Amino acid sequence: MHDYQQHFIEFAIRRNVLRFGEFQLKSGRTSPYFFNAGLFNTGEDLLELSKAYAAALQRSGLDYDIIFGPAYKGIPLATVTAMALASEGQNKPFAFNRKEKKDHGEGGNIVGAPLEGKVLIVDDVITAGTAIRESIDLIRAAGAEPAGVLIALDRQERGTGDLSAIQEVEQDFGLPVVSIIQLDQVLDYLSSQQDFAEHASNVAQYRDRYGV
Ligand SMILES: O=P(O)(O)OC[C@H]1O[C@H](OP(=O)(O)OP(=O)(O)O)[C@H](O)[C@@H]1O
Ligand SMILES: O=C(O)c1cc(=O)[nH]c(=O)[nH]1
Repeated sequence: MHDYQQHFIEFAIRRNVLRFGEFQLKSGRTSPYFFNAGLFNTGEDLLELSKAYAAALQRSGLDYDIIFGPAYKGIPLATVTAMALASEGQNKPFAFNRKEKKDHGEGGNIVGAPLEGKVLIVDDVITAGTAIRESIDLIRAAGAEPAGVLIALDRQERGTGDLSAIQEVEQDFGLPVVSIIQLDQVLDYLSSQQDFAEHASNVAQYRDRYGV
């Protein structure tokens, strides 16, 4: 594990974004841990978070024209990532969707720059891949092409079949997925901390059951 990944895990635990207990996921699975990016909820948090996203993106060398944040939590994530990139001299357009279509004023369900060219999807986590598939549909419907996915945490879980949700996205759509951290690194970290021994064991059991 790299230093920046350990720092990111400690940052997420400190801000209660990464929590342990019993959580119901969108996929219906019950998970002993949860990553709630909505709790990065101060300007300072967002500044640190945006730098972590921008650094992961730059390390990946991924090529894209525009940044897209899926509603809702992807919206601030895409916004602050675009700002962090701009502060380092890379000015990219960004857009996001509304979950409900607006039928007055400017109408539609895409806000921001027109979805054109190669689109980078920015979100917090991938579990079963539903949110990413919905984003791919939206991007294609607008006549653009998804170019890759940037997330904070890869939960390394099976998607609809035996592959991980990320492997499915990579295989079905040929899309690279870049994450700041993966569950394996969270597990390594928990296992190295005596105070987290019980969480480490619960997360390891969950990984055995649903992981890849
Ligand atoms: O890979 P999946 O199984 O789709 O799960 C992950 C998605 O679920 C959560 O969003 P959610 O759809 O709950 O919406 P929110 O951003 O409005 O909280 C999360 O922010 C991801 O987008
Ligand atoms: O699968 C989900 O619903 C999910 C998992 C997680 O860790 N965080 C989140 O916001 N959603």
